[in-house]
Amino acid sequence: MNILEIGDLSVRIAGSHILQGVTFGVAPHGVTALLGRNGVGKTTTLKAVLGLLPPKAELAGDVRLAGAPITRQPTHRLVRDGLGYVPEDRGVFGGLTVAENLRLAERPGGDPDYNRVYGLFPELHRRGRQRAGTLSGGQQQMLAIGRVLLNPNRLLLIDEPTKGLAPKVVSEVAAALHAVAQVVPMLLVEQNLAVVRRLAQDAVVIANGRVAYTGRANDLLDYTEKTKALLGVGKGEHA
Ligand SMILES: Nc1ncnc2c1ncn2[C@@H]1O[C@H](COP(=O)(O)OP(=O)(O)OP(=O)(O)O)[C@@H](O)[C@H]1O
Repeated sequence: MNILEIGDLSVRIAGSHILQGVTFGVAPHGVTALLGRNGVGKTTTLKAVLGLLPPKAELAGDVRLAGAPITRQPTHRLVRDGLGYVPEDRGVFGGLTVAENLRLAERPGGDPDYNRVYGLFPELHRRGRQRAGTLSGGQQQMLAIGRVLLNPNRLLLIDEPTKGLAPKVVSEVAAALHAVAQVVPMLLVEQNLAVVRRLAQDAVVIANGRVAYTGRANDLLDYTEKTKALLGVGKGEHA
């Protein structure tokens, strides 16, 4: 069974019909890439799942986490139920130290898994007393991912983790995500197709408000014409 099922999801914001019946599933293991041209509604899809759309947005459809309906559940309950979210802007608190950023994610009565976080990202341990605002983009991304991994997750929703990073850092973040994906499934919005190829076994492409492709990521990326038509790029390029 898929860990996440999105059925006929429709979102209207300020009169524009952004998602017009989006349906796809996320496998219970590994990485499912959510792809599409700029502005097609990838972030909107993640936010619709998480209950983070603006108050005036009109939402319809059925979203299920491990079979249980979650549409319109409050975000804090979804997060507590194991939906981990790493937003595109990373959301780290620049004025706080790395350790303080992590401590903020601790939950009352929870059992924060610092061993896992520091095992995956030893640099966060070494830089515990450094202000997060002085970290590099890649280090901030690792902090944002590490913070989510402190608590148990059933699924991670990660939005453009390599955006704006230098190629060497992209490779480090991709390696970290690869390690994370061994333990928790992931729905990943990612424009860098080389990263998609490295990480994702499945891909979903949104175009014109609907799902235009679901299947193996490599099948999509190997078929250059299809990749170009759906994503506006050739093989190995960035979308
Ligand atoms: N709060 C909002 N108010 C008005 N329009 C919005 C809002 N949020 C998103 N949109 C519009 O919805 C469309 C989809 O945006 P979204 O950010 O989901 O796209 P995306 O596929 O994630 O794009 P990108 O690759 O550029 O991040 C865009 O045209 C955007 O301008």
